[in-house]
Amino acid sequence: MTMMHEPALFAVLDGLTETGQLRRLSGAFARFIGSVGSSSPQLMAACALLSELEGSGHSCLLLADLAATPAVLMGWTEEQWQPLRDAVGEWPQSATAWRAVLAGSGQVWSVGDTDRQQPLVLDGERLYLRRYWRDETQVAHAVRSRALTARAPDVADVRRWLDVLFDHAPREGGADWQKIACAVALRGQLGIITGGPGTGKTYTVARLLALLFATEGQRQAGMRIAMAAPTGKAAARLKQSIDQALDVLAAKVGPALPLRDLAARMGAARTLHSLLGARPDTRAFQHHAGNPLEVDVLIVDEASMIHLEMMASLLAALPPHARLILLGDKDQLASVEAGAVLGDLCHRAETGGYDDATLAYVAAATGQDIPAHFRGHGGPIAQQTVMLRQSRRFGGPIGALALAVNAGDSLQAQEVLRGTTDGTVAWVEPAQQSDVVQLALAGRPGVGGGYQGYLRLIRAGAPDGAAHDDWVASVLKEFEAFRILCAVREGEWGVAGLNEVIEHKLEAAGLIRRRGEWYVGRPVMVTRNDYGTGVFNGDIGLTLADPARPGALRVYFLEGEKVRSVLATRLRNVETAFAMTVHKSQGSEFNHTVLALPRDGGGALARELVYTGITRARSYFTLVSPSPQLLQEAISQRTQRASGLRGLLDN
Ligand SMILES: Nc1ncnc2c1ncn2[C@@H]1O[C@H](COP(=O)(O)OP(=O)(O)OP(=O)(O)O)[C@@H](O)[C@H]1O
Repeated sequence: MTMMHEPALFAVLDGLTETGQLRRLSGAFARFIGSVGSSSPQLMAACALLSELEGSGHSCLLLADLAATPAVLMGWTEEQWQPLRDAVGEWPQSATAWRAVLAGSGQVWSVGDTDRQQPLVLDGERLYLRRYWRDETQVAHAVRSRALTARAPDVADVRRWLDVLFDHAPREGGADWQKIACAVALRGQLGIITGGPGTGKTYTVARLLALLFATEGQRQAGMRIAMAAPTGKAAARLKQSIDQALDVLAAKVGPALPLRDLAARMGAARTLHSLLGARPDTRAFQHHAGNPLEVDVLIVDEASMIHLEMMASLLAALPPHARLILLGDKDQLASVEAGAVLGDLCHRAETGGYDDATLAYVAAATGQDIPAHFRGHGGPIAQQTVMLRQSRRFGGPIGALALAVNAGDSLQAQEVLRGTTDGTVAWVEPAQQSDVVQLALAGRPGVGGGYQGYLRLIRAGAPDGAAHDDWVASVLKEFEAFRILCAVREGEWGVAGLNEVIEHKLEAAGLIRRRGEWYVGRPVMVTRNDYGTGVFNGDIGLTLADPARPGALRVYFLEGEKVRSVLATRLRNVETAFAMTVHKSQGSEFNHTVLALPRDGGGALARELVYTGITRARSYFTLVSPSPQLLQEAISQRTQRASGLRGLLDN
């Protein structure tokens, strides 16, 4: 049925696509929904906006926002908003009114009514694409039932072992949260350990593994432990840190606990894609509820990067008896894809919300009293979540800056940036693009960095007698010491613009010699999983001459301490990586990190982005911004992702 308003509405949607306010997909989706049933202008507008929001990470559209502040919801000005408003005609003024309009459409399933597999789902006052609704509901159900499945460890045994494993652990804020995290994770099928960089998440989980092994694993011959992370780099780091921590523990605990047996049981850490058995050209994995993973304990690091669909797949593939331990920093940027699962799971982590049963168990199992202000009724997930609060590695100005940004205190952040005299942090403002390029070339005076170091190593070649792989590993490590991070992809402050200028300047300085797209020294980031060559989205490699084939180029990747290479011409989905997005930098750290804030961030600038950028810096951090106000604006902006997960978890 075609109605009078349609041409006007479509013309407006087309116009919004042309100005870049809407993706082409969003307009097309609205048309599609209109073509399969009634096409009220309200429904079609809601569809276009829902699709747009899902493209920017939201899992649903909140009807209350749609009714009251639609322009704010979309990040548009009132002027940008008005044409759509006019084309729709009557705009429902409350969530209830929107619900009534949408529930009356044949394309929308209202949860509770007969399900006819409609493409859209209305759950309370949230509108979803069916896929996201299904994922969100499954995640909520799976984590709740895991959190509610209590095991009954022998508390005396737990306490005895915790005292062995954490002999000199300091008490943080009145409680030793690391010990508490171990005890809490041990009593359920789910344990969530969150905390900023260096708060000891890996240190704690290594002790948790030892505790599991001590209290259960020795009886349960062949306890199968798997480790995974969203990216290959994060997985390799996790494995390395846990191996090291277990080594130290083994020496400490001695024959009382054969921890070397435990270490031997754990294979390599894998990416989530590889753990679940990703298959080319399909979103489905080899492992799912019908063919679950063969694990008893699964540890997943960098969980903030896991998007909703991946979390749903992971939970589905985990056998019911297995324990899931999630590690991550809840304050980091969420995944590019829809969902902010770790943030949602940890939304009570700051305040605790521990109930009487948890308090009693923690007291018995650790000998610790959780301070009174962490008591409450946070629901089942909160009982299995512990936030580590004291950073052991991340003190000094970088830590202070991260803390100020996280707390939304832009005055304090500016004070740290301007008042630090030891060079660990610096602020270049008002800056031009050339300032970023200068940093790329030569780093910061007195601090170093820049890309000359690894390029010089390449030029010098492998020292006589050195193994080629060792030399390549040293070049890759030198490259990993410095990075430029951007908030956006496009424009002069974006990844694309900066990479181009940096390449040009490095060539002008005689540091690289370009021969078309590929050249010796070109750093690349893989942008799509490629099962043929075994490289995955986010992997970073360096292009070097192939020692076996004169004239040929290979791209080398570091996996833990091992070097792997692929012929450059076989890599199709890669981009130059002198500059990369903050998003893609998650799970990595660089000795000197430069964060370039764009003049026009188009909504990308937010507190989580700045925090994530700062916490990528190990020793030195440089902020570059065209104006000082940008920092303040970014810090005051929070990334709020609409989702129903928090509500589902609390119910
Ligand atoms: N209770 C503790 N006592 C002594 N050292 C500790 C303790 N907790 C952590 N550390 C040390 O602090 C450093 C940081 O710990 P760890 O790597 O576990 O932190 P993390 O939270 O996993 O960091 P990231 O987010 O960077 O992965 C390590 O060197 C670790 O050995």
